[in-house]
Amino acid sequence: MLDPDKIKQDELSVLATRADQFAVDFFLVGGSLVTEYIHKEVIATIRQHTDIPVILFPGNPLHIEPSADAILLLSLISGRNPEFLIGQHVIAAPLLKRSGLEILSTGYMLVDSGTQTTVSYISGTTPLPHDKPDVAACTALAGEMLGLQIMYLDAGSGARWPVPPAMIAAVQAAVDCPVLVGGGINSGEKAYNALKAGADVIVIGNGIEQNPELLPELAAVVREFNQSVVQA
Ligand SMILES: CC(C)=CCC/C(C)=C/CC/C(C)=C/CC/C(C)=C/COP(=O)(O)OP(=O)(O)O
Ligand SMILES: O=P(O)(O)OC[C@@H](O)CO
Ligand SMILES: [Mg+2]
Repeated sequence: MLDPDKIKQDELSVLATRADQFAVDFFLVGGSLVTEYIHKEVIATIRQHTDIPVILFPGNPLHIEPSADAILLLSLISGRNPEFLIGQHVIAAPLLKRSGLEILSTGYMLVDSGTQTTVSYISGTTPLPHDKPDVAACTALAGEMLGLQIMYLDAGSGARWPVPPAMIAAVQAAVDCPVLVGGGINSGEKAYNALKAGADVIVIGNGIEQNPELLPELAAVVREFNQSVVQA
């Protein structure tokens, strides 16, 4: 995940060049609050170096950029704020229709991670309690029944604790759609734990921002995990 406010163009070029080698599947571009509106430039730089798809991860409709490949159209189903469940989407719908972006409707679930996150503050919503996997599973199930195509469990950017494995496993067991997991995954061990619990995709932001050498380490973890699944 790339935050347009945090990534410098020269660092981005290096990262985009290394991404192919380290089997990155997607770039997510976005943030809750974006102050530098440089999504277009960030996407153009990525495209100079790689064909890896770029997916928008928006905090609000100002973050829609048609040069991306797709958008996670998040509905914040862990919360009870109608603005982030459907309100912003009504505003965004005509822009999205015109943009030609592939729409990936996503049940976005914030999970308590020991500290208040930017998303929880901005959205004015309470995250799911981290020790209530059954509540997360029912939330995901309801989201899937309503037609959402992806579930995203997020402990929040820079989370102190990542999403607990028991919660990932409960959500994976409850739904048939892909499960994305992110927030606070900043080591090979945490990445492995999330994959083993049932994450289909892991999202990494701060970890690689702060230590680019985490990228090869995570690539090795993902490769080994995938091989173990194929062999089993
Ligand atoms: C309908 C459209 C196009 C947008 C609204 C989409 C919704 C409902 C968003 C849910 C609430 C929200 C503010 C989500 C932002 C998710 C996100 C991109 C998080 C990335 O982490 P940051 O919160 O930026 O972390 P930092 O504080 O570390 O920058
Ligand atoms: O920055 P990190 O902690 O990796 O989190 C990434 C993403 O899940 C945040 O929405
Ligand atoms: Mg951010």
